[in-house]
Amino acid sequence: MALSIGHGYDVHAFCEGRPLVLGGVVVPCDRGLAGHSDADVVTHALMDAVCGACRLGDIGRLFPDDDPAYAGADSLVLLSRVMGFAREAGYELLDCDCTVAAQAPRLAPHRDAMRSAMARAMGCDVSRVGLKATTTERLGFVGREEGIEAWAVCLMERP
Ligand SMILES: Nc1ccn([C@@H]2O[C@H](COP(=O)(O)O)[C@@H](O)[C@H]2O)c(=O)n1
Ligand SMILES: C[C@@]1(CO)OP(=O)(O)OP(=O)(O)OC[C@H]1O
Repeated sequence: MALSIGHGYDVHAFCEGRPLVLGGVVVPCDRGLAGHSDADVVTHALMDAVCGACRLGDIGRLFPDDDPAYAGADSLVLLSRVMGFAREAGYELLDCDCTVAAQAPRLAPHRDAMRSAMARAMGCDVSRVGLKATTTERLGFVGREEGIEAWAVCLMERP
């Protein structure tokens, strides 16, 4: 049995007129995030972590951001496709954990809904998906509420 770890990071800027989608959940907010897809920065970080562990490249390689097929794409659908590629390559998810840095809005009330949504997309039990939120104490671009960033790690097993 071989274990492999993956790490992912993503950032998206706030913009007007879009829903704020994080971990597959629409979080009430007066702004959303800019992007070619739904700009779900948490799910993007998690996808890149899985890509890293399974040596699949990265999400830009799998889902190019100049491909009209991904305009407004639901990132949970992409996450489920990434897990499909991972399973085809012989990997299974053991555990993953995400951190999202957002000065606002408050995300703790949505934590379990995000964990459930991402777990459903990955075809695993919610107990395998961790998620934490933090502010950056008003420091940097996150602290100035210009954008949101997220990190994820995952542990994959190849029997
Ligand atoms: N967007 C956020 C940021 C943080 N939280 C919760 O608040 C706790 C304290 O955050 P600090 O940045 O002050 O350390 C954090 O552990 C989260 O539980 C949140 O819900 N939404
Ligand atoms: C998933 C994709 C698809 O366009 O989403 P984007 O919204 O472009 O987000 P980004 O994290 O900049 O790049 C990843 C892309 O592959």
